[in-house]
Amino acid sequence: MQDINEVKTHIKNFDPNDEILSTKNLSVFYGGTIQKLFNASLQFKKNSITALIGGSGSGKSTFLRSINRMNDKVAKITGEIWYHGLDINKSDINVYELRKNIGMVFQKPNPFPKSIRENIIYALKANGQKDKGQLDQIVEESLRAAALWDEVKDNLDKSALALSGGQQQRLCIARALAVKPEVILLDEPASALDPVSTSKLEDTLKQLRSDYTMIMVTHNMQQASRISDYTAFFHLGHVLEYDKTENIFTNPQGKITEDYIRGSFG
Ligand SMILES: Nc1ncnc2c1ncn2[C@@H]1O[C@H](COP(=O)(O)OP(=O)(O)OP(=O)(O)O)[C@@H](O)[C@H]1O
Repeated sequence: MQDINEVKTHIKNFDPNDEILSTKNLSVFYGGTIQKLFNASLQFKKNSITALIGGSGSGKSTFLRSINRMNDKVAKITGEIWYHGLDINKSDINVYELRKNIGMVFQKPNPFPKSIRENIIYALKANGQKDKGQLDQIVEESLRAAALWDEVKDNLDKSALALSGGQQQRLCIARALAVKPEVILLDEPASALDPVSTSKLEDTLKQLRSDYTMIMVTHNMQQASRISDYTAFFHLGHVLEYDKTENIFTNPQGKITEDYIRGSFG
């Protein structure tokens, strides 16, 4: 095996005007001392989809979860996360407000055991929003954006748990959209879905790209190559390559990346 320190990293840099979010030397230590992410410095371009790929345990979710401060209770996180000129890795950031701007969708669909409508407006109501007309409008807008409206518009007061897995995942995306985030983090959002639902979810994400910036962990190389604009390759907690997706898949710079992509595609 190649020594990680001998592997040259190939990281694309954007014009700062194009970026919406970036990390600088982001490192994560579980239990305070066990380092699992090493100096990840990545820039994310506005209105694009970035795929985070790499083998099991390579640090993809660790990186993703650290961005909206979901690892705070289990790990020490050093380095910087820049969002609108603010280092959001600083402890005095209001994490609740942060997550309205940087939303997250998880691997398994996790709707609340409530109606479809209530799932969408739950956070807004908790935030004091009461105007029924406005809430109804947000329900429709969010479900339309998540490409679920036509399928559920006559059943908004039925339980979200009665939806199929694929519909539940699109509902979770609609729920994330309802608070109007700029960035959506997706941790293997299609891994629990069948191929038809996966394809619908991918279409939804492609449509959302014009308005949102998405960062998505995926084990599915075909999916990464189909829908992402940029791809970052993680290996043993290091980001080894980061570039346009077509460059990563057609002309990877490192042997480790090439082996991983070839193996995973095969
Ligand atoms: N809460 C935690 N406490 C301790 N160690 C953790 C924790 N979460 C993750 N790890 C460890 O950090 C390393 C990276 O895990 P992570 O889940 O980020 O990898 P991944 O690339 O997302 O993997 P996978 O593709 O299998 O989901 C692994 O060794 C994992 O065991």
